[in-house]
Order: sequence, then C-alpha cells, then structure tokens
Amino acid sequence: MLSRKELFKDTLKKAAHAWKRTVELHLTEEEANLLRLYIDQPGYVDLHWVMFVPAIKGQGTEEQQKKWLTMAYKFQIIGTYAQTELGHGSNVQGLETTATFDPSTDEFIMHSPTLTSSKWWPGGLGKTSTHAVVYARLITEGKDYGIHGFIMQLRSLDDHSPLPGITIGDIGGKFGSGAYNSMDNGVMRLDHVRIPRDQMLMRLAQVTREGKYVHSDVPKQLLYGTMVYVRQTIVADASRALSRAVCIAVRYGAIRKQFGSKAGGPETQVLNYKTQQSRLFPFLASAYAFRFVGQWLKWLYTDVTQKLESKDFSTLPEAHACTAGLKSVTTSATADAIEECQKLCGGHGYLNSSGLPELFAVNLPACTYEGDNVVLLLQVARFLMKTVSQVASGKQPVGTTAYMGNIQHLMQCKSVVNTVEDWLNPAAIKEVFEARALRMAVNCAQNISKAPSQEEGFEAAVAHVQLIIVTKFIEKLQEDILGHGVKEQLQKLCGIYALHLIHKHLGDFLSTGCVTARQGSLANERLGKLYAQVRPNAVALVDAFDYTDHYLGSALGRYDGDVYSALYKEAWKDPLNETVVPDGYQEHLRPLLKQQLKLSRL
Ligand SMILES: CCCCCCCC/C=C\C/C=C/C(=O)SCCNC(=O)CCNC(=O)[C@H](O)C(C)(C)COP(=O)(O)OP(=O)(O)OC[C@H]1O[C@@H](n2cnc3c(N)ncnc32)[C@H](O)[C@@H]1OP(=O)(O)O
Ligand SMILES: Cc1cc2nc3c(=O)[nH]c(=O)nc-3n(C[C@H](O)[C@H](O)[C@H](O)COP(=O)(O)OP(=O)(O)OC[C@H]3O[C@@H](n4cnc5c(N)ncnc54)[C@H](O)[C@@H]3O)c2cc1C
Repeated sequence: MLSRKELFKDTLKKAAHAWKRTVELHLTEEEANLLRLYIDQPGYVDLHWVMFVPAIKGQGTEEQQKKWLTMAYKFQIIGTYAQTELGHGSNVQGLETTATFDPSTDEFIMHSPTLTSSKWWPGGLGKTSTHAVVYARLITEGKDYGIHGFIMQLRSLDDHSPLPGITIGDIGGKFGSGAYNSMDNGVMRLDHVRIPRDQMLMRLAQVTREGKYVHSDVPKQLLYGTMVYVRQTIVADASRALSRAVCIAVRYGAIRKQFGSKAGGPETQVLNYKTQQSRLFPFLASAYAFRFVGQWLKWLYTDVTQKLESKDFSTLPEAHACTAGLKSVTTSATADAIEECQKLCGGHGYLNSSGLPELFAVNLPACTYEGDNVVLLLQVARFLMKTVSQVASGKQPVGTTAYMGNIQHLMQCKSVVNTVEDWLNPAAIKEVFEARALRMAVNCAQNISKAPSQEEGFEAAVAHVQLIIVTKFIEKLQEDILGHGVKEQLQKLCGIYALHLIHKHLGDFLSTGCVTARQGSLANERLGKLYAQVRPNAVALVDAFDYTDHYLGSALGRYDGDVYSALYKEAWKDPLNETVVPDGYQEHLRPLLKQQLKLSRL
C-alpha cells in the first residue's frame, strides 16, 4: 500500500539497518547475503554486492581491487553495474557509450553520443549509487577497441548531487504495485566526463600512458564474467521463489474444499482432484529439482573460478553454457509456475493477501535481466553446435556434454521401457533424455549446415538443459540422504520431474524416435500413479522448505491452515475500509444517485 516514494525510502531504511546489524554482529559475507535475502525487497544493495563488487574482483587488477574494494566493503561508496543502454541490452557489442583516451591529460573522456546510448536500467543508479562500473567502447589512438569496464564516480560523497557532466534519474514505475518498484533502476547521460586512466578495469587489457592498447593473457570473455556469477545465483533464487509459490498452493489446496459431498458428507479437498495434482505436483518436483541443480551449479562456478585463478580457462565455455541455460530454463519455468499457482488457488489466489501476485511480479523480470532467456538459450545452442562438430572430428566431450561422446549408441538406441514400472528406472529415464538431447543437437547441426541461421537450436538447448536438471536430480539421489523415508519421497519427485517433461515434450521424444507412442502413454500412466503416491506427503514436502509465515507473506499459505480468518482480517486492513462511506461519495456518487432518483420520479 506504500506509494513509490514511501516504498523507496523504506528500502533505504531497511538496507541501512541491515548494514548496521551486519557490522554489529560481525556477519560474514555469506551471512550478510542471507540477511539481504530475507529482507526480500529488491534494492540498491543487491547491485552493490552482487554485481559491482564481483565486477571489480573479476576485471580489476590487484591494485584496483585493493583501492576500490576496500571502500566498497565498508560501504564508503555504493556501486552499480551500468551496462545496458536505452538502445541495446542483449547485444553488448552494440553499446554506444564511448571512453576516449586523451594522452594529453592521461584521462578517459566518458560520453553518451546519442539518446540511445543513455545508460538505462542499472539498479540503484537512479537515486542511490555513488559509483558504477560503466561499460563503454574504448577508443585510443583513433581506434575503437570495443567494450570495456570503467569505474566512475557519479555523485558527490558530500551532498549526493550528480558530478558535473552527469545527468541521472530513475526510469519510472515498473510492473506491479510493489515488486521491483523498491529499486531505483536508473537512466544516465554523460557529457564528456573525464576520469583518470587508472579507472579503466585493467585485468583484461590495459591502455599505457602513451595510449597504446595492450591485451593481457586472459580471454576477453572474462568481460562477461560478472554475468556468469550472477546467473548462477539466479538459479537458486528461482528455486526459492518456486518453492514459496508451491508451498502456498499445496497448503491451501489441503484446506480448500469444493464439491464431492454425497449425502451431507465432507466436501473434497481440492488437492485431491487429479487435475489439481497434475498441474501442481510437477511444480513441487521442479522446486526440488531446481534446488539440487542450483547447488551443483554453485559447485561448478566455484570450480571454474579456482581454475581461472590458476590461468586454466578451459572450462569457461561450459560454465557460460550451464549458467546461461539453467538461468533461462529455471526462471521461465518459475514465472509460469507462479502464475499457474495463482489459478490453482482460484479467486483467492488473485488477492494480494495470497502473496502470489507480488511473488510473480518480483520474479518475472528474472526472465529478462542478466540476459533475455531466449538470447541465453541461443548461446547454449551455439555451444552445443561447437561440441557436435568437435565430436564429429573425434574429440571426446567432457562435463555436461560427456554424453555426446556416446554418439554411436545414443543416435540409434531404443528405449528399454516395456511396462509402467520400467519408468521407475533412473537409467532408462536418463537414456531417453540423453538420446533426445543429442539427436536434436545433431539434427540442428545438420540443418544449420544446409541453411545457417542464428536462431536454430533453441529447442535443442532446452532439451540439453533439461537433461542436466534430470541428471543432477538422479545423482543427488545416489548420495546419502538423512531422514526416514525422505529418499523414497525424493525418488518419486524425481520421477515426476522427468516424466512430466516427457509428457510435455512428447513431440520431441516421438519425432526423434527416442520413445514410442506406447512408451509415452506408459509414462503418463506412471505419472498418474506417482501423483497419487506423493499426495499424502505433499504438505510435508512443502513444510520441509521451512519458511516462516512472515517470509511466505500469504494468507493462503499459513502453516496453521487458518486461511479464512486470515483472509477476512487482511481485507479489513485495506485503506478503502478505513472509512465506511468512501472518499468521493459526496463529489461523485451522491449527486449521481440523487439525479437518477429525481429522473425516476419525473
Ligand atoms: C541476495 C539477493 C540476491 C539478489 C540477486 C539480484 C540479481 C540482480 C538483479 C538484477 C540485476 C540485473 C542486472 C543486469 O541485467 S546486467 C546486464 C545483463 N546483460 C546481459 O546479460 C546481456 C546479455 N548478452 C550477453 O550476455 C552477450 O552479449 C551475448 C552472450 C548475447 C553475446 O553475444 P555475441 O555478440 O554473439 O557475442 P560476443 O561476440 O560478444 O562473444 C562471443 C563469445 O563469447 C562467449 N561468451 C558470451 N558470453 C559469455 C560469458 N558470460 N562467459 C563466457 N563466455 C561468454 C560466447 O560463447 C562466444 O564464444 P565463442 O563461441 O567461443 O566465440
Ligand atoms: C528489472 C530489471 C533490472 C535490470 N537491471 C540491470 C542492471 O542492473 N544493469 C544493467 O546493465 N542492465 C539491467 N537490466 C537490463 C537487462 O539486462 C536487459 O533488459 C536484458 O539484458 C535484455 O536486453 P534488452 O532489454 O535489450 O532486450 P532485447 O534484446 O531488446 O529483447 C527484446 C526481444 O527481442 C528478442 N531478441 C533479442 N535478440 C535476439 C536474438 N539474437 N535472437 C532472437 N531473439 C532475440 C528477445 O528474446 C526479446 O523477446 C535490467 C532489466 C530489468 C528488467
């Protein structure tokens, strides 16, 4: 119910308080991240910690890191990540802001030459950030060397006013009433603003005092390293958001009753309807699947970072493909699922007090930020096409594409499934997912060789990413899992996750010859049985997420199930209910009613 200004001020207040507690309690970086997570309100601090600091860590020299990170860690400066412009977001190489080296003063001149070169979207830029990593085309000795990162001070550290030559503001209200409106996404124009040469982030390349451009020995793709890092964290965010929506819908489904009463008996809990289960339980399974793949991705990212530190860049393309693909598939699935959870809760799901509209609005932009989901899947497709061509030339693929090395078998195998029970076998499931992904990638590579097109391979990329998620779920179940019966429940969810994908993408599985129509219908039969088996534990499986009522913020998802009292109480809190007779009655409603009454008497 807060206005945009109040909401923004509230964000500033919460962030300042969180920082105070972080210092008082000597929280570690990881603990401080958790604190921000539970504040659960997008704000400038996200950009500071999740993008500004990592960009300096990844692209700054040791000396630059020492200088800037010391201030950033103490919040003496607040930073953002200013990459996207009004005219270009996905196409990073198309950015127009210029950084022209002036050897006479040893400075870069930062400039926005066109309207479309205005920086547009960076979080915290609008009203808060004092500094930014700004991406601009580096021009020296008359030559354009493409996009590089520069640290710029934007606002005075005394009175917060923009520095000379910098025009800066907020880009305006966004989708939903609360949601991302707590963030001051900003616009910025630069008018020949001078910064010292040593504010170019120089780990990837340097400009010498004389203006010579010098490459360092790290690959230029490290310029995109911050995005790899953030995409990895977004997978965990997606899993969390999905599990919140599912928790609300499952708990409410156990409370809500409609129909089914014969002779005055109790009505049916809506969660018992098979149509409800077939819509909701795949989301429950996906919430677990995304959590496990998110944990694995964090491991992969840590591993690649360690390798990069010792100058081993070999796993960077795979890390890029995995983070891009998983960010894309998990955030798209999550946004769709939250929307569906609203429908699963019927009319009450549409109320703000259900918590679902806010959850949807705040997670929807994850499909766009840190890379539009389609654009990112096309990057995965590009990686797959390269891998297929390497396999064709006899190179053994590794990591998540290792299955492609089994090309002889996977291109012609037939699924071993013959009965409904055979679909319980993880090896049988994995084989059909591998065969589908490989065959789609090979088909795509063949099509591209006939008619090259950038956009081919989107579906093959989806198939590959889904294979990764299924595989990581299966691998998780090979670990020791504590708790009586927990592993059995997770096995059922793993089955649901995989089989619902076969059901959803049956066209792919049939057209690539990975399963027959009969096997497809056996998979559906198995899925129905799994839904029935999961039903008795569905509430426990969402309770296991261990969310407090406060964090869930939903009248429908309350732990105690006292849904109707909560809805009733929430309704009375609405500002419209502050007066019995509404504002506007005297001006608009009363005259209308009186006039109509008069007319009716004529
Ligand atoms: C606790 C609270 C948590 C809060 C969490 C908050 C999250 C933050 C929320 C919001 C903030 C949002 C921030 C942003 O949105 S920042 C802006 C993000 N922008 C993008 O993601 C732009 C998307 N575009 C791109 O990534 C790229 O430009 C591209 C991949 C589309 C490039 O395409 P193209 O022009 O074809 O490529 P290039 O010539 O530039 O490079 C090709 C080469 O490089 C490889 N490559 C591309 N990206 C990467 C990468 N990230 N890492 C490694 N390698 C990469 C690519 O594969 C090519 O390699 P090649 O085939 O070998 O040539
Ligand atoms: C809430 C929010 C916060 C953000 N925060 C930041 C930030 O802090 N810093 C920052 O720098 N940026 C930020 N951004 C910007 C964000 O990164 C970009 O919006 C995003 O990368 C998408 O780029 P775009 O807007 O140019 O979309 P476009 O690329 O213009 O996309 C428009 C449409 O074209 C399609 N398309 C584009 N290219 C292709 C292609 N090659 N093939 C097929 N289809 C294509 C897309 O799929 C999409 O449907 C933020 C955005 C949002 C929404």
